[in-house]
Amino acid sequence: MVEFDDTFRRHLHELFVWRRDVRRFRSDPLPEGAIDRLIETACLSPSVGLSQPWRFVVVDDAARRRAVVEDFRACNADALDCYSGERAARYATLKLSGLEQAPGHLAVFADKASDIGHGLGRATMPETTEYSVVAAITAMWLAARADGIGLGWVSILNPDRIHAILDVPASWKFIAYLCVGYPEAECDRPELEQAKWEHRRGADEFTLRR
Ligand SMILES: Cc1cc2c(cc1C)N(C[C@H](O)[C@H](O)[C@H](O)COP(=O)(O)O)c1[nH]c(=O)[nH]c(=O)c1N2
Repeated sequence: MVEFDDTFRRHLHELFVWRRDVRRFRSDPLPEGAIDRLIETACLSPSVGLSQPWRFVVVDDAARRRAVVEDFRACNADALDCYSGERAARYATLKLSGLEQAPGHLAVFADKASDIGHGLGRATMPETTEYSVVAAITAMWLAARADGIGLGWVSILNPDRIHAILDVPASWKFIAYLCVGYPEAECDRPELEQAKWEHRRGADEFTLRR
């Protein structure tokens, strides 16, 4: 039996407050095994029917990493074209990935064909496979912050292209591309808030009572 005391709860709350999406990384490498340990923690996450549908690809190959950076640049240029005026000008100033600086690249997929879990919980909601993978990424994000490691989620990518670059099985659905490394700075506010793109709103705005 494990009990969590008030001190732990306070620290846990601080972990939620100080977890950040990190786009600016220091160049020093991660300790040996750091990404593997984060993956092990992620595997403790809840998953529909205990299906553990997460699939991780540690991307070390320089040519593949370069191809991902090129895909990001193309997708980000397309994204910029969707805005106009002042919004476009502001979008152009945002730093939306740390792909070129991060020592670690980690792609995360959901295996849509796995039999693990025997389909429990997925019959009416097959998308629970992807939800399970996102739950694992969130756990990894927090565990990384507790280790002083920053994690940045990059979704400004073409999933088909990432699939081809990483040469993974057809049944794997692309969920996330994560940059991993030591952050240049710590902050308790989202970078998009600091850049005046958007601000964090309180729970009241998102809660209905019936
Ligand atoms: C599914 C998904 C996808 C993305 C993100 C997050 C999530 C959950 N975020 C990070 C996002 O901008 C960030 O979480 C919010 O701005 C809030 O900041 P903190 O995470 O609290 O620092 C993100 N950030 C970024 O710079 N480039 C990106 O492509 C993405 N994509």
